Amino acid sequence: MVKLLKVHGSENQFFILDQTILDNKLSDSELKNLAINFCKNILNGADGLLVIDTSDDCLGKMRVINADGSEAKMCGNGLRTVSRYLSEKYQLNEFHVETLESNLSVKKAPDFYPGVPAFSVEISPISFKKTDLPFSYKDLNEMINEEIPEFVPGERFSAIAVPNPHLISFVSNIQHDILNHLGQKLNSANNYFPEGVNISFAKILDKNKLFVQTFERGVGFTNACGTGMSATSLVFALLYPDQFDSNKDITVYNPGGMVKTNIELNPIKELSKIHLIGNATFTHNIEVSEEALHQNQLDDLRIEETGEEKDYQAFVKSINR
Ligand SMILES: N[C@H](CCC[C@H](N)C(=O)O)C(=O)O
Repeated sequence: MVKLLKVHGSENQFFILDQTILDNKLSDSELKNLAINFCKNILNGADGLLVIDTSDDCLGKMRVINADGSEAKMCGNGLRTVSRYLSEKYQLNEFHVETLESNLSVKKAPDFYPGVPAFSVEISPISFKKTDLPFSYKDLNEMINEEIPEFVPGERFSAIAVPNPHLISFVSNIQHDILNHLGQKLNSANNYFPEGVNISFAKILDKNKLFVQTFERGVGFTNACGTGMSATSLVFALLYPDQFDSNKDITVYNPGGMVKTNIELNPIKELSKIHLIGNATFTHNIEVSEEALHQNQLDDLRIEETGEEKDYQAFVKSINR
């Protein structure tokens, strides 16, 4: 039998599959089909499948498969849960995790609340270049606080890759219908973002205090998007210096709860440092035969709750959003 986990970071929910405990690793197409099946049909679904594998240089490797089966370069909320999994598996609290574009430093952070373990993860690399998003809009090589009427008349947008693609707009009110319409439009074929884009609308609540709602590529609305909140925090620090205290973390509220980000600006903006700090909650232990995984047969799972969700919900009650 194979053990999997259902986990979340700020209620951005995932299944974790550790390929290194299998007799025969799943192929890319098996992983894609399994991600679609798990995320649609098991335990009220999830936003993606996080696949752990061996790494030559790091304690482990993380791959990210969205609910629609598309693969992403990075997942901030997911990396916190993968870091906890590896930390407990190897009894280490500080190490690196290999992701598609870089080896990221991660470390255990103080619990966010009794029973709510937390991790701090590096979000990197950072690029604003159109070739790295990718995007194409008129003759822009970078899109930073630009008015783009074709997206939403009267709003300004910034595009940043961390390294998955993000489009960010600071708005006075987050209107879900507008965000949904833009999300569908920019993730459809032949448009401004050929590989799609995660879109975040952000409200500035106070100095170093944001609320972020993201429409995720390959998923749709999620309770939180770690790379989205991280990218938004960097753009916030760049665009609103009078509202950003560089000596303190930024508190980022989201529909699933709250995380912290730490931004270290650099005169060369791509060399700025982003750390995402937040919960890594394991909600369910799942057991299934390896054969069933290869066959994508998920109708005979042994599932038990870990009991951690009640602690996370107590944490959510304790934060005044
Ligand atoms: N949907 C994203 C991947 C998951 C990112 C998000 N869940 C996070 O926590 O960063 C993309 O296609 O780039």
